[in-house]
Amino acid sequence: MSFSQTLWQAHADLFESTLQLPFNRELAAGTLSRERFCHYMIQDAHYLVAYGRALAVTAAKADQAEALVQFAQAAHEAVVVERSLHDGFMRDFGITPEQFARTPLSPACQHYTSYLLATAWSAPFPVAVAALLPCFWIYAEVGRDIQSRSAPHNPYQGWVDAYASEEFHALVRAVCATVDRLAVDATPATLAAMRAAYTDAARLEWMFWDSAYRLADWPVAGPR
Ligand SMILES: Cc1ncc(CO)c(N)n1
Repeated sequence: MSFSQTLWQAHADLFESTLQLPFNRELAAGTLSRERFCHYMIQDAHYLVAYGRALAVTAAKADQAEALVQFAQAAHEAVVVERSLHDGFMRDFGITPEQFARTPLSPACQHYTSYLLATAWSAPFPVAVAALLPCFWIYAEVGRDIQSRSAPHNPYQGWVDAYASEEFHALVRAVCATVDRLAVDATPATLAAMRAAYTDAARLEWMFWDSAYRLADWPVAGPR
């Protein structure tokens, strides 16, 4: 079995629990409240910029020209292609650019983005890539799962279709292939660090949806 497949299998329960989150069940049923979806959309738009930076830093650490292009393109995709999906939803759901700009990152969003950026800056290339893999893979699989049971006329269908798309799944397969290539030459210590990074990021994915469902904010206000 490939290294990426062993990672997926080791996290099967966590993935199942991600699918069962109220956010994802209600997203599939089309019953998720507009307020929760908007909270998520704003946080995810913040997330994508930091994620794009983490991808670009990881690109700069690549061991080969092909891998450099792979992650530089992924940074471009995250910021330009995915953000345009979010911009479209923000327009449709009446979120103004000012409202977006004045909404700070939630604790879960700040935790996840800080983790990805710190790992990209400080960890060796294989570990930085392993930390980024759940962002791709979990979204692609959640997208397909929801698409298979999505309600007709689901107001969130565009979101589901983007992540269930063949284009997005092709990106996931390419990142898995890079992880598997890097795992072949990795020391046992590096493999353990790759596994731990995958676990951290997969748990933070879970927390990101959970936080949006709870409309989580900071427990104390700072100056505005
Ligand atoms: C939190 C999060 N993880 C992954 C993706 C997929 O790029 C996303 N849009 N948001």
